[in-house]
Amino acid sequence: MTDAILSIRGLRKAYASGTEALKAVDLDIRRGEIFALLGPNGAGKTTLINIVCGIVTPSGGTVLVDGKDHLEDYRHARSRIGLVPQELTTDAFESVLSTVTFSRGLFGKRRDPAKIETLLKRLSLWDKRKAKMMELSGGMKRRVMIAKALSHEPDILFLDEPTAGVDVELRRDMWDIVRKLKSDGTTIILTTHYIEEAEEMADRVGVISRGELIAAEDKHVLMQKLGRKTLKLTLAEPMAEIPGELAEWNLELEDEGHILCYRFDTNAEKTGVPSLLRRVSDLGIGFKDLSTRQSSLEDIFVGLVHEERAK
Ligand SMILES: Nc1ncnc2c1ncn2[C@@H]1O[C@H](COP(=O)(O)OP(=O)(O)OP(=O)(O)O)[C@@H](O)[C@H]1O
Repeated sequence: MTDAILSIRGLRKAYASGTEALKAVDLDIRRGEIFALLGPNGAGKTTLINIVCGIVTPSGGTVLVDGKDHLEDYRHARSRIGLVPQELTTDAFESVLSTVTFSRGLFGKRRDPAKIETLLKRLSLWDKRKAKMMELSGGMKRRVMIAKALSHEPDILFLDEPTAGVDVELRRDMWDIVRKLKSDGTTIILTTHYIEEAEEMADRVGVISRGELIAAEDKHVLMQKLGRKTLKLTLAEPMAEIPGELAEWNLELEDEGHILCYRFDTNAEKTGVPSLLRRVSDLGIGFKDLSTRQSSLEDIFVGLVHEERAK
């Protein structure tokens, strides 16, 4: 891939316990994109992030950060990458300003109060700079975690479950922040259990299941490729069972026989919709309403992971 800021090849991890958390993962992250990594619990998402961030040692494979090996040139890798871990870890008695300033120092960067001020303002934390961490709300604490991760001016930001357990309003707030970071040119890789989050934010989506990357696609392509539509006919009269003449469409009845459902592949040359409607009309079946719904990323995700498990 051209212009990959992160290039992962054959990445493997077997923990001492024998768990094979990653099995030869290949993945390229494009400069400036938001990439959402989805997967069920224990799929290997955190392991992948932790390897790239230098916290876990891989059992095999390579990671190039802007062309440089992340182990051979680990200082370069660390300076380019920021990580917001799943758990909020901050010193309760420190002020916002000093905790973020301290983080920058950890990366060997010289003090730069103006940069920290800009960062805190961008995250709407400037007014709270003197507050102690323990005085902040959960949402503010999360912002501080992001400020810490960005304090050394990395251009790749990993967010591991950025909105786990937060309410809807806070989640939207977090999405706004992430979008703002992207528009500033930061490349963002996030893991999430909220598929809505990936649907809302990501340019591309990767699905990891049992240590294998089973899909990595442009979000819209993925949704189009694997998406199905459901046609629902709200019947004038409820139906006890589906007539044999409609058997070829594999229809289902919902809502105690009031709704007739037809699932079809949007990419098929013949969707079967016109012929179904003709047959329904020939049989004198009346309907009051008709609607179609595109399958969501969630439907696709569940389908993919389910298929993989069945193998
Ligand atoms: N330090 C460790 N030692 C042994 N096994 C581990 C260790 N860390 C993770 N694992 C195992 O590796 C597998 C992948 O775990 P990982 O935390 O990467 O998954 P995940 O996709 O991030 O899950 P979650 O969504 O629950 O955070 C799991 O089976 C997990 O139990």
